Amino acid sequence: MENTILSVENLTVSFDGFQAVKDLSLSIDHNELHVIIGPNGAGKTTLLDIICGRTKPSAGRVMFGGTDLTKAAEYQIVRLGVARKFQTPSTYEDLSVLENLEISFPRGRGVWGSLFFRRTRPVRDRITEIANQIFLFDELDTKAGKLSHGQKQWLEIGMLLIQDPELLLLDEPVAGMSPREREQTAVLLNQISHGKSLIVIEHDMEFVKQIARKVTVMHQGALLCAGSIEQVQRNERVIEVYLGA
Ligand SMILES: Nc1ncnc2c1ncn2[C@@H]1O[C@H](COP(=O)(O)OP(=O)(O)OP(=O)(O)O)[C@@H](O)[C@H]1O
Repeated sequence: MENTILSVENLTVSFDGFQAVKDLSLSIDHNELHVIIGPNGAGKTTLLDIICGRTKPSAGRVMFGGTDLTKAAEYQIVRLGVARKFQTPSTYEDLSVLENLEISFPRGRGVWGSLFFRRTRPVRDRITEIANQIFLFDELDTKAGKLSHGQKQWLEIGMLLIQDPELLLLDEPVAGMSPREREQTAVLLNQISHGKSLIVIEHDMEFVKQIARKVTVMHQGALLCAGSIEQVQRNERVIEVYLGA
């Protein structure tokens, strides 16, 4: 328990009587890279929506540190250290990579933050460090709109990293990426997990094999099985409902 950063406890989410998530429990450790897979409509995105405060459950709780996130507002959850990346990149196309990272810097935010924001040495150092990590150091002056789809995804991950969250939630981060970009993303996510926890929703099994240490399989809103990628791949119910092999 001591090493747990997030625990989802008996979570149920209903939309007009339809249960999108049913009595789901799972826990995430510090520095864990946890992948969630499952067929369409399994409830994966709804789970992330609950964790980041977008949707409220009908039962259960989500403990992060000592806080029940289901009782907190979205902005409070961000401040507590939970960062969410959606499937479609949401970078500022007319701004450079540098500027995108700069406005994501915690003190660069908001009217007052922006007015008094200075590109000080620590800010520059942090941006350089993140740009290197996300493979975009050579593109610092490039407008985000000119980046490839994959590079935009990395930039968005960088914009989250600069806020130094404890837990990152990523929804299909390699969708639409080239094979080379997928490999680099696997390296990036593994690197991030030295110091932060990640929950990644993914459909691409080859990518899952590259990154996952622990996999949770969801089906029709419920937990079908959890374990290592090998354990999950051997599970007969998983083969039946998901892999179809
Ligand atoms: N706001 C909503 N109102 C009604 N039903 C919803 C709502 N959000 C999700 N659902 C339903 O809940 C179920 C779970 O959806 P969810 O998007 O969480 O699945 P998923 O596992 O992420 O699927 P996919 O892989 O296709 O993204 C689906 O049947 C979906 O239609």
